[in-house]
Amino acid sequence: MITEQVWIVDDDSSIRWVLEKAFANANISTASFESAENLLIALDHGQPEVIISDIRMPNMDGMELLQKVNKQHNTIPVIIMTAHSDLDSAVNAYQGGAFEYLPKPFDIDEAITLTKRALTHAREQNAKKQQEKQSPVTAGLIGEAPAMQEVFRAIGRLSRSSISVLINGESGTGKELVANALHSHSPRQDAPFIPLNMAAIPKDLIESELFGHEKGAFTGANSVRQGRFEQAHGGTLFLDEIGDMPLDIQTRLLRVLADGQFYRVGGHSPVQVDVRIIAATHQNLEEAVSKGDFREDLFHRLNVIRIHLPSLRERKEDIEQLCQHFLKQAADELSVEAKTISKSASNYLTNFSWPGNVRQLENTCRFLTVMASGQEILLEDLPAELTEDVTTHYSEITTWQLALAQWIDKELTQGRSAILDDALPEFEKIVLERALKFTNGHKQEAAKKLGWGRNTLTRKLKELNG
Ligand SMILES: Nc1ncnc2c1ncn2[C@@H]1O[C@H](COP(=O)(O)OP(=O)(O)OP(=O)(O)O)[C@@H](O)[C@H]1O
Repeated sequence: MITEQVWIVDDDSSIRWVLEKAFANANISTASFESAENLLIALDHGQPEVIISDIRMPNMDGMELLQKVNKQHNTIPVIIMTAHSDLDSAVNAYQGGAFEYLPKPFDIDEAITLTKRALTHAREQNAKKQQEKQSPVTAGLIGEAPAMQEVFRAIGRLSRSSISVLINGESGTGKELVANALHSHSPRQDAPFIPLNMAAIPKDLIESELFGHEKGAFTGANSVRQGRFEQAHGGTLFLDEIGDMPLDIQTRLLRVLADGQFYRVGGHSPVQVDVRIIAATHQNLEEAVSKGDFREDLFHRLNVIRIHLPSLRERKEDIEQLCQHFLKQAADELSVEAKTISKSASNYLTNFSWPGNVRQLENTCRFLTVMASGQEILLEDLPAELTEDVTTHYSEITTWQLALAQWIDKELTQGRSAILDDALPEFEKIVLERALKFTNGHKQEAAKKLGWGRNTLTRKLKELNG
C-alpha cells in the first residue's frame, strides 16, 4: 500500500524528478507514476491526499484521469499541469473538476504553495466528513441542551448497529424523530422505516395491523394483507406507545423477536422477517411490569439500550431556537415572511410549562404565524390555551397578569417559598405610588381612588417606608 501524501504522474521523468526533490525539501512525501493507468491501479490499494498530473500523456491523459478520480474519490484534489500557452486546457481542467492548474514551465515555489493549499483543503474536507459521520444531527433535530446532546451522541454511537432501542419521554418530545434518525444513520437506512402507534389503533385490529392477514381470516378480510412487520423487512419497525400493547400481542411480538418469523392472521405458513425494533413509551414500563401489565421478558428484550428524551420544560435553553425554526417552517409552508417575536412573548414561551412539549410549541408557532396581527409577535398574541390558566377570571387578556404569573412561575421553579412576603408589599407599593402621583400627593383623595380608608393608607405608607 502506498501511503505517500502526494502522488505525481508525468511521462517525463525529469519533471517527476524535479517535483520529488522539491517536495522532499518541503517535508512532503511523494510517490511517482509514469502513467495515469499505473496511478489508477495504485488507487485500488491506497489513497493520496493530493494528486498532481500532467495533462498530456501518451495513453490516458490528465483529463481522463481527473474524471476517473473525481468519480471514485471525489475528495482528492487534483492539480493539473499544462503548457503555459494552453488556455483551453486550463479552462477544461477547471471544468473537469481540477482543484487548480499549474502552468508549465512552473516555478518550484509556486508548485509547493499550490500543493500545500490542496493538502489543507483535503484535510478540511476529510475533517468535515468525519464530523458529519460522528454527529448525526440531521436537519430538523434541534437541541443545544446537554440532555439533547447526549441523545445525539447516542445516535452516533449506535449508527453501526441494529440493536433494539427503547425511547422514553413525554408525548411530543420527539421520540419518533429520534427513532427515524436512529434508522437513517443505521446500516438499514435504505430499507423502510415503518412507524406504528399502539395507542392509535383499536385493540382488536392491532394483531392484523402488525402481522397482516390471509384472505378470509375474518369477516371483511377480502384479500391477503401485508402487516407492518412484513413492510418493515430489512428495515426498522417503530412501535410507539408500546405500553399500550395488549398482553396477547406482547406474547406474539416476543415470539417474532425470538424466532424471526410469524404467521399472518389465519395463515399456516410462517413468514420470515429481519426487522429492527425501536419502541417508545411515555409510561414507566418498570411499573407496568410490576403491575403485570407488561411482560417482563419482552421488557428486557426491548430495553437493551435506553434513550431518555427530556421534556421541553427541562431544556428551556432550546425553546427560542425551536421557536424560530418552527416560525420559519410555518412561514415557508404558507409562503409568507417569517414573523419575529418580541422579548416579552419570547420570555413567556421560555418559561411556559409546555405539557404538550415540542409538538405544542410547533402548533403554537403555526397558530401565531396565521393569527398574530403584526409582523412582530406580542404577548397578547399568544393563544388562550397558553395563558388561560392565568386569565380565565378576566374578560380580556392583560399583560400585567401574565407578567405576574411569569414572575411567580420563575420564583417557584427556583425553589423559593413564601413568595407573597415579597409580592404583596411590592404590589401595594406600586399601587400607592401611582395613586399619590395621580392625586399630586393628596392622601385622602388617593385613599378614595384606591378604595381604602384614610387611616389604612397612612398605615400602609408607614409600613412601606419603615
Ligand atoms: N428536537 C427537535 N427538533 C425539531 N423538531 C422537533 C424536535 N423534537 C420534536 N420535534 C417535532 O415535534 C413534533 C413531535 O415530535 P414526535 O412526533 O417525534 O414526538 P413523539 O414524542 O413521538 O410524540 P408522541 O409520543 O405523542 O407520538 C414533530 O413534528 C417533530 O418534527
